[in-house]
Amino acid sequence: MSECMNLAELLDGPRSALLRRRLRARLAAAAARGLLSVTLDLGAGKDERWLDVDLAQAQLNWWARPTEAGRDSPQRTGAGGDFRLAIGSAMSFTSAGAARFSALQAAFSGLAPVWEHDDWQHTGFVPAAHIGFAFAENTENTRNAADSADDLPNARLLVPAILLANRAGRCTATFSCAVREGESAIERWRSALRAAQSPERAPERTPAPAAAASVVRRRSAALADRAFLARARAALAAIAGGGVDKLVLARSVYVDSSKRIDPAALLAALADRHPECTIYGVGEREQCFLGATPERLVSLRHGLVEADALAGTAWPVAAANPRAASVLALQHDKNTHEQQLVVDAVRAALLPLCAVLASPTPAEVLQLRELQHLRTRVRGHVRPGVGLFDLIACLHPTPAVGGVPSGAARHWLRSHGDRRGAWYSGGIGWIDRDGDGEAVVALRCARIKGSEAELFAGAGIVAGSDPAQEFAETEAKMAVIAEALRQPLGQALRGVPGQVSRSA
Ligand SMILES: C=C(O[C@H]1C=CC=C(C(=O)O)[C@@H]1O)C(=O)O
Repeated sequence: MSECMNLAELLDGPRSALLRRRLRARLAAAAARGLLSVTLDLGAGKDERWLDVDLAQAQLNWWARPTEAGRDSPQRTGAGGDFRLAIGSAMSFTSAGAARFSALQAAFSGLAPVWEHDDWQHTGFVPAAHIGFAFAENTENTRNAADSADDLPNARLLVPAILLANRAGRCTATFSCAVREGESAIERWRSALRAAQSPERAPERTPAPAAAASVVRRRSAALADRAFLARARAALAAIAGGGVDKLVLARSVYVDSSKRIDPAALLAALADRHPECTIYGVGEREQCFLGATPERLVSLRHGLVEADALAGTAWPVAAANPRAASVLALQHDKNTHEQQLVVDAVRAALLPLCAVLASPTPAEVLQLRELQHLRTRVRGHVRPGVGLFDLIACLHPTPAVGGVPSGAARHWLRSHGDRRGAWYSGGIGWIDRDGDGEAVVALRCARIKGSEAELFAGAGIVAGSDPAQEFAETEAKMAVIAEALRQPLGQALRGVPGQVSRSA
């Protein structure tokens, strides 16, 4: 861990001169209204997760796939994982409303042809833009094109000023700027790196001993809990009435810590505890939206599209043989029906965009640290001209986070006070300069602000659901963050999952 890089020093000395030379060489030939990215090879062998930063800052985005094999990395070093830290913005587009994804697709299509890349050391890294969007498109009460989801824009495509990556042990730094900015970008990059580097942190943050003294308490939410149970009963009535087949209900819970919560320490804990998930953190105006999700919405690579249909949840309840008990629970008709609805909707959404759509894989049990889900993968080859945002527009929201049928479910949720903070159950991902990329569903997450965390979770209601059981399921999902909060803070999170506290 002592090998971790000091971000503030990344552009001191020879690297800065090198970057200036590369910029000079490329700027002359680049389109005046274009974007230029230069990648520097930072070498192999570093155990670098890029977490030595304060993530409650504007426009810091962190992403990790701890177990990714690094399939795109031409020089594997044996180490696994894909870790990225995006700092600042070279260019960004925001949108809201029903056409938000087509607006971002158009923005990307305009940008890609004028996005120059200098990879003079042949790292193979392709510069990429960060994607994020809220669950709802906010057509109602839209104030402006970037209508916010609690400080985050409704949908955003952001080319970071600096993108630090560690893929399969090979580290690169990609610096991007608008061509018109010219060499002055170097000073801006240098200050962005200095600002991002957390002054008081030890590299690769381990829990700070002082944090062990803090106490985390859950705020009382008896009314909100009752409201969730009432909505679940109303959802069952709507399903029985025949208007909808499935509705995913969301809720949130607030916890307060006696000390400031460190988002980077929390992300480190999530990456350690959930290596099979995608761990993400989005810093924005002294807040951080973060989580560890098991669900990929869609990936597009060289024309090959893959989407997950994830649904049905089980978690250990009995002490005797908890894992066996939860697998059995997962095979209940209610769970298989709930998941089949997602498979059917994902296939139907992809069909018009694909030249070939393979049969879905058989449903498998996805075993996470505590939770289990049923997962099916749907794969196909897209038609020429279909881009990542086109796929997102057709797939989101899948019935894993919305309902079936989609339009009626969304209408029902809106009219029954469904409120989803930040980007919970929206998406987070990347699109690279070639148009390849992916988005995950932003689940198992929280918004961190100072010493406060708002934890989000939802559960799918179908015929036969038991409201109390669905409430317990949301508790089990929130435990992903609650337990990780406990780890870096080194103390018990009182009254938070594991146990189900119900007030009906
Ligand atoms: C909506 C959530 O999970 C979805 C993903 C997997 C299983 C789910 C379920 O069993 O209800 C949900 O559809 C959440 O974690 O907040």
